[in-house]
Amino acid sequence: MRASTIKRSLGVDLTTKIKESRVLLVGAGGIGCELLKNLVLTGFGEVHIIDLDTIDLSNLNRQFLFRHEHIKKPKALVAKEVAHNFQPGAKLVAYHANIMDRQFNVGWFQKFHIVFNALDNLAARRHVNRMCLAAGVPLIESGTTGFNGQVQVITKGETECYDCNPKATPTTFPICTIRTTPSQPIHCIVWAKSYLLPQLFGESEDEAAELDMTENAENADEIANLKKEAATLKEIRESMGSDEFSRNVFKKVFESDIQRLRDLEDMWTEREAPKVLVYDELDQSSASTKLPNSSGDRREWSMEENFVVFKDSLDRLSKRLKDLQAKKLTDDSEPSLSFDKDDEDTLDFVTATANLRADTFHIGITSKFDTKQMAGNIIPAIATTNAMTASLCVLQSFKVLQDDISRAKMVFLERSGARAINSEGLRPPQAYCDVCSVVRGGLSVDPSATLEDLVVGVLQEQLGYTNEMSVRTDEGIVYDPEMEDNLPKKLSELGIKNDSFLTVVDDDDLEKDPRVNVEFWVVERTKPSENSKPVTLKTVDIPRRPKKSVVPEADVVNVTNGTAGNGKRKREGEDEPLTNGHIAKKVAGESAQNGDEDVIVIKDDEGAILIDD
Ligand SMILES: Nc1ncnc2c1ncn2[C@@H]1O[C@H](COP(=O)(O)OP(=O)(O)OP(=O)(O)O)[C@@H](O)[C@H]1O
Ligand SMILES: [Zn+2]
Repeated sequence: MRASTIKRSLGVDLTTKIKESRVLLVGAGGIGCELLKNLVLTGFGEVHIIDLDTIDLSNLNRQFLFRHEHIKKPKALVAKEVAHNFQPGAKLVAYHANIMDRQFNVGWFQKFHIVFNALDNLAARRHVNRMCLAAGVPLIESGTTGFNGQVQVITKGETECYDCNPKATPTTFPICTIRTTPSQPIHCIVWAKSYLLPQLFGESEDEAAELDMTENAENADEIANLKKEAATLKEIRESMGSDEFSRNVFKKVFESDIQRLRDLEDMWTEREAPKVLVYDELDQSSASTKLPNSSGDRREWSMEENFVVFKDSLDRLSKRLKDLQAKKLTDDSEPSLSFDKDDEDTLDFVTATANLRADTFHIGITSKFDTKQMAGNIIPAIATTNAMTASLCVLQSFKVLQDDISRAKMVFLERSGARAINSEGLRPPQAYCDVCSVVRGGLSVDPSATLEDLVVGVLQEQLGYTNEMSVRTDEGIVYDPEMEDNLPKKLSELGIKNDSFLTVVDDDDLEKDPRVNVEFWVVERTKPSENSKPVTLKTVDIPRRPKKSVVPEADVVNVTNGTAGNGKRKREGEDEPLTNGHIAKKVAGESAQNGDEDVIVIKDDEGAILIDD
């Protein structure tokens, strides 16, 4: 767009503010690419772009700044170069890095007038939210899932923050369901992807994230069994590369393990016992079966086809691992292969192995296409939703730049309602939010300062805390009345260094009017200060907590991938929200189901599959 046209439509004042602003864009994926293009074309004078990832083939359909020749290059750097051509006058700075790195500290965030989040995971979103609150920089948070999109303006002390509404934590699968009593295709897919594949090709002791490894009584036996099995699998791994390998794997997981399960007769009084698959039988019946080609991705393969794909993918993966091992140079890490939805070999392995297991347990099988959706936790990203969401971010940023937060909105994009775009006013911060309803302050510390200097010298003597309090870092509690042993330790020994965050919680009995939580960020002095105490702070006035009863409890909101994750909230006395906070995509057709249960797969922010059963 020509500068003169922008000036005419936005006015001289806003155009100048836009030109003079320095903004940060976190994430150069689906929304990020669109947003960067919008920002430079709108005339933003300085845009910093950060992304930790490199470009993948599967990004090209919607991350339009990227082309085939950019595959494997850092997203941030390519996005910067390409967008620069749109507006050579703009200053663009790219970082191929994780926004959660310490180098991006509060002081660094303070350089920006606005931060835009275009992320895909909860942890990074939460982190940026907190940094923006600490730095006092407005944040425009955005996300999409399929046809749904969301934009939220967050400003410290004026609006709700990203964490004001609790997010549901992602569900994991109990090991017993995955290992012994699968009842849906997704259970078999998780088994193939998160258990067997890492056992065969991963660093063998890996604990797969999607399996619930908590050692409670129910799980303890299962974990013991699992360990025994892992030992046997290790032996099998040793035959990798020989013709015997796929036979050994098959015989273990579909013959002997299943036979052992069948022998536990009590388990099968209420449900049908699994059936043993016999290697030699399948080997014979599949003698003339060809490997399905890519046109077969959307249909369910026959058992013979699953069998030949199982063997073939194991051969391909074995060869790759052997090659990696042969190339291994001096570094200590063991070469390994892990699941990637865009890696044909691992996807073939997971599809075929999950289907053979599904057959064993009398469960419907899934096509390679559906398996990819489920194992990759994918909800198709829609370029149009990303584009609309990115433009809504820019429109909201105008209100921020004009200091007109009262007109800024929480905006929702949706397909089901009467209107595609709906909005609601921003709410004030939740009084009980642990993230934004805290007081913040800086602590300046000598390199040799101890916890006692902080707890006694500052918190008790200076701020008047009693002994009933705790001090937490991101790693956990470092002080409470039972941890006096820590007092003589240096702060640095407790992991409290430059740019660390510390939260002080007043644990005094609620009736005594405890203080709200205080979050300090630590600035380490390069050398001890001669004139002041080892730990000093800028005095902060710490208010007392409001009485709990007056604040309505926030709803727990389901988190979906890509979305800002706030969902639309409902509070007492409100009508039904216009959109669903819980956006789910049904990815498995009825034919792929066991009985009439629906499998709902959600790509959530932690990368786990949520299942509604
Ligand atoms: N901690 C982080 N620091 C920097 N960038 C991040 C961080 N976490 C995620 N990102 C980036 O945010 C972007 C989110 O974009 P998007 O949701 O389109 O995901 P994608 O990985 O590009 O696509 P898909 O998940 O569909 O393959 C990604 O490019 C990702 O690398
Ligand atoms: Zn909050």
